[in-house]
Amino acid sequence: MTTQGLTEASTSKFVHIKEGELDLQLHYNDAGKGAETVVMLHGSGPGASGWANFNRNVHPLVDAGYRVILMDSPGWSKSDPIVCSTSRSDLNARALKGLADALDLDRVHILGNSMGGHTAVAFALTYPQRVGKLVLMGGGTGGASAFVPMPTEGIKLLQNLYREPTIDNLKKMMSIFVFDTSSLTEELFQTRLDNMLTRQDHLDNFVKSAAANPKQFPDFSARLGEISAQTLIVWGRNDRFVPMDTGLRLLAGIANAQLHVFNQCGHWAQWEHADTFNRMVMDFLRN
Ligand SMILES: O=C(O)/C=C/C(=O)/C=C/C=C(\O)C(=O)O
Repeated sequence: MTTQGLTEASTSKFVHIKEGELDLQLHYNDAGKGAETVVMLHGSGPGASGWANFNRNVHPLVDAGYRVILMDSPGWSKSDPIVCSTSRSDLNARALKGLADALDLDRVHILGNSMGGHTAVAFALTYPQRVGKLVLMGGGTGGASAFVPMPTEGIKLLQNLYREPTIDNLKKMMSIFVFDTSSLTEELFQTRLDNMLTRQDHLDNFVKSAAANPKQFPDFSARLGEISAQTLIVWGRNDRFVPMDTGLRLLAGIANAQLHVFNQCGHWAQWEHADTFNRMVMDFLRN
C-alpha cells in the first residue's frame, strides 16, 4: 500500500471504551492494513496528539506493511477530558487496553514518546501477553535523575505553558524542546497553539491533576525486570525534559533492551531524526 492521501482527517476515528472506572470516548487515527499493528503513544505536552507527535513516522511504517494506530490519550486532543489523581501512566494503559479490545487486537507493538513511553511500560507490566515489541523514546518511567534537578527545566516550562497558554510561553518551551530550533516554523507554533486553545478543558484538567497528584508518572524501576518484551530505547543526548539517565535505568532494568542515543537531539527523536529513527524502528520490528 502507498500512503499517498493519508491525512489526519482521513484516518480519524472515535470509539467508546469501558475499562475499569474508565468510561469515555477516545479519538485515534487508524492507518494501513498490515497483519501486525504498531500503536504510537504521544507525550504529555499541551496540544500534543498522536498526529502532532508522529506525522513523520506514520507513512514509512504504513508503507512497510504495518497497521498504525495513534491513540490520543484521555485528556488530550479529541479524546474525552479527564482529571487524573492517581497514576497517569496506568490510566493511559487502561485506555489502550480498552482500545485494543474494541479493535480486536490481541497483540500490538508499542512505540511511546515521553509520557507515551511511561504508558507503554505500564501496559507491558499489566498486560504482558498483549505486547509484541516496545520502542521507548525519551520516556518509560518516572523517578529521579541522578544528574539533573527535577522537575527538569523543560518540564517546568511545560507546566507553565499549561497554566498560561500563550504563544510566548509556547516558544519558550519549544526553544529547549528540540536541539535544532531552526527546524521550528511559525506554522508549527501556530498549529500547536490552536490545538492547545481549542481544548481549554484539557489544559485546566492537567493543572488540576498535577495539583491532586504531582507524581503523575510513577517510578517503575523496581518492576522493570518483569518485562520480557524486546525493547528499543531511544534518547536524545541533549534532552532537557526527561534526562538521558532515565534511559540508562530502563536499559539496566529490562533484560531484552538496547539503547540508541542520538547526538544533537532533544526530546523529540522521532521528529528530529525521523529518517534514521524510522529505519531503525523498522529494522528492530522486522528482526
Ligand atoms: O514528565 C514526563 O516524564 C513526561 C513529559 C512528557 O511527556 C512531555 C512530552 C512533550 C511532548 O511530546 C509534546 O509533544 O509536547
